[in-house]
Amino acid sequence: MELFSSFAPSSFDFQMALLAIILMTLGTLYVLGFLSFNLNPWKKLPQGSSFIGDFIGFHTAMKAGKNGEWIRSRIRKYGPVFKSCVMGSHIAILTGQSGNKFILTTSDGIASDDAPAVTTILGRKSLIGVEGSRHKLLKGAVMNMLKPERLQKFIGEMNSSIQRLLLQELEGKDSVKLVSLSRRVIFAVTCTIVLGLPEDSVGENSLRLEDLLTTSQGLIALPFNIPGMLFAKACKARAKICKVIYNIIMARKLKMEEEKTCSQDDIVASFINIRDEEGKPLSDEEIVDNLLTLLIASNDTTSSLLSMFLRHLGNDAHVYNQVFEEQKEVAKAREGSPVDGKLIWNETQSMKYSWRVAQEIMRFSPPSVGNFRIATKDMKYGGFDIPKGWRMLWVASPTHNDPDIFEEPEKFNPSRFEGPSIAPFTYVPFGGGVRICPGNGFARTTVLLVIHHLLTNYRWTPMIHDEPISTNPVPFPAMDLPVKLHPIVDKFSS
Ligand code: HEM
Repeated sequence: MELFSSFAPSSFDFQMALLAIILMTLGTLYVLGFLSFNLNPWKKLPQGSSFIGDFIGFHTAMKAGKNGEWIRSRIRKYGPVFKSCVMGSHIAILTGQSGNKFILTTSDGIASDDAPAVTTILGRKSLIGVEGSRHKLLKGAVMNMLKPERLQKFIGEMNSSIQRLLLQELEGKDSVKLVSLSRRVIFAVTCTIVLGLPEDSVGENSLRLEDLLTTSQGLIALPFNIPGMLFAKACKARAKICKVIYNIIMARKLKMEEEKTCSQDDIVASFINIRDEEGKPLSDEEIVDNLLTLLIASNDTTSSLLSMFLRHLGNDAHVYNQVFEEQKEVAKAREGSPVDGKLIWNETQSMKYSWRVAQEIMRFSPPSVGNFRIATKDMKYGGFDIPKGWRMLWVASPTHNDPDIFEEPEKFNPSRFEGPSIAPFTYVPFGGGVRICPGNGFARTTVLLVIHHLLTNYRWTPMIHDEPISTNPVPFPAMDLPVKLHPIVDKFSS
């Protein structure tokens, strides 16, 4: 008791002192916290909407070809950077010129999307999923094969192949579905030119377009390999294609061994011949994955551009007449000249108006909406935190429809591509930075050649007025673009 009473006053002092210290500490922490919150601008991204709402909203908009509008409505509400759940997981959507630039050019902390659907469908060794020196090696081989100098070598073969295919498809017909036609022609040209297949090996008994389309759908399916589900069908179709590609590689390797050299100068030979920094060749799996990647990357995108171009020509008489005049001039100028690769190359380069129409089509309806990446470490952008492991999405349509970049963006105006070049990372149908599309020139050449041969041999009338567009995830006329065909008898008088 004495002990207690003797301590009583000092215990009170002690308690008061303790209370004062606690209050001071809390006060200091509050002030520091307040200051650090205000001094450190990094904060969480604005939420785009609810998890379910975003998922359903985005997919409904995509089906209706309005995914660009859906994203723009979010930008109006939340600003140029926000988070969303468009594919069922957290995603930071970065838009505008700086958003595109950030995602497309940052290598430290941003890597390719490693979603199971992507790695299973394209393959673990696809150049789309690998980074650093492996990406450089594979991309270098593809760029080398698709650069203008090389395309000039193929262009004669591409041209005659397209002429033959169109004749086969259209001769004697009075109607045709232009989307299916575009898909078949692009598929055949990609298989023969990129894979170096003989024309008769593209069809029922070998590489089938249906299998490629089913495989591509796997990229956007829920990755459950359950029989009957889309993803399982995609995996099965993929296996069929890979078997054919594998046989092509084996046959080519055998031929190269027998001949002690390679008479065919194509991408297959190029993949077989390249060596990495240790002098090692690519594995068979790596070659299969990358040939399949090229087929998938080329097919839907280029068919979309061609189909949307043909749809536009059917709806817009003014643009049709100008494209037709340009193509007629090219055909007229060729009369009597020996047709070789150089001439055809120069002709495609002279189709300036037609290509501007294609550019404007891609501004309105980019064949590739954009793409995902993954944050490999905590990132900061525009004052916001993007945590490690989050997906990031760049999208083409916000800058393509920005009135500060493209005057009156709602107007179809190919002449906007005439002037001085457009600011970098604002017009991005082929992406940008280290992952820029290597197939730009190939797509341009193929589309222009098909347009040339179609327009100089046929006129057509759409059977559905202003056919709607469906985007799943690539834009196409929703009803296959059926048209009535009218062969042109005298090419130069009409
Ligand atoms: C109109 C036609 C095409 C469009 C609009 C298009 C669009 C794109 C875009 C936007 C990217 C970049 C994706 C990203 O940043 O992740 C890309 C990448 C790619 N494209 Fe294309 N593409 C087209 C045709 C082609 C063709 C014809 C080929 C091959 C013959 C091809 C092969 C590739 C490959 C291999 C990549 C991946 C590049 C890499 O990861 O480094 N594309 N394409």
